[in-house]
Amino acid sequence: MQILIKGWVKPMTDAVQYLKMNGLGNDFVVLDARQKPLKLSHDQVRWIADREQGIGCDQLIVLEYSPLDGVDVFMRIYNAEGGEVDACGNATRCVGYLVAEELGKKAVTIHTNAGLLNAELNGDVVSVDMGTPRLEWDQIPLAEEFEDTTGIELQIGPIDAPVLHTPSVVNVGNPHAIFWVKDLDAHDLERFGPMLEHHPMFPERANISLAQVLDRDHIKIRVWERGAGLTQACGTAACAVAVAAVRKDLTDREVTISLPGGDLQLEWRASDHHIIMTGPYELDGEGTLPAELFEESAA
Ligand SMILES: N[C@@H](CCC[C@H](N)C(=O)O)C(=O)O
Repeated sequence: MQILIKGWVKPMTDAVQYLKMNGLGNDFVVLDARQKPLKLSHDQVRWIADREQGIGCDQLIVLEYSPLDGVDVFMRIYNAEGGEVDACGNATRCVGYLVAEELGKKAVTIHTNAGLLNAELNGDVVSVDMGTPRLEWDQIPLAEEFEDTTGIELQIGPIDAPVLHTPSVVNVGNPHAIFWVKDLDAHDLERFGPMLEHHPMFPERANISLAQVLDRDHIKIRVWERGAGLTQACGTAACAVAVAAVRKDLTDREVTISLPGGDLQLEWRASDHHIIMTGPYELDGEGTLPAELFEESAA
């Protein structure tokens, strides 16, 4: 593997090296499989993501070559629980930085399972065009038909009722349900997050956000991520919340989304309905995965 970031040039060896990165505390192990393909099992991903036995991360990111002309990289995303997913906003900013630095470009195109995303490096921040949201019930997807996805009826039983109700649902490459609350800290997201993530209304499960509107240009959120649990930040959740807030006329199109790990700037552009997410990236360190992880019995 060879990582050609300035100051991070590595010789080609058989050892699998990684970078550790984060976007507002949502952390990633990044592997470069462009020189040597890497196929990872659920168990290997889970081991790498495990904070006690492994390296520890919310998502594992694998860089590959994209088969498409003019595209700079393919980004494969795994949740800590081992499953592959299609979108990750914070990782897109981190990978945008890595690849822009590597290629000496300001703007790069990242191929993901959710589509092609353009990322632009501007000093300490990266802006990503996250594309257009999918808002129809079967695009979220939901188990039942709803005409209006700005607020759906959801039977949630006794877990925190009647305070939590009628979430907005949005798909930005992955499914999100947003519960609007008056006080973010009055809810035990760690307790009911897993139940809502697995609610039968969400056949592909869902990322669950609590959102408190502070002003027409400011929302505070906390997120229970599908397949990863509570995180310091979730970029796609911020995108979904920004879209849902505009649809409910709670905010304007440009909004600051505050997460436990820090702030993201979001714009749901009026001209083409694309979502533009801007925020920081951080390179935390590097390491080598243990060879035993790739021995036959461990795979
Ligand atoms: N942390 C990410 C989202 C990662 C995927 C998500 N947990 C899912 O299962 O859809 C982000 O920054 O968007």
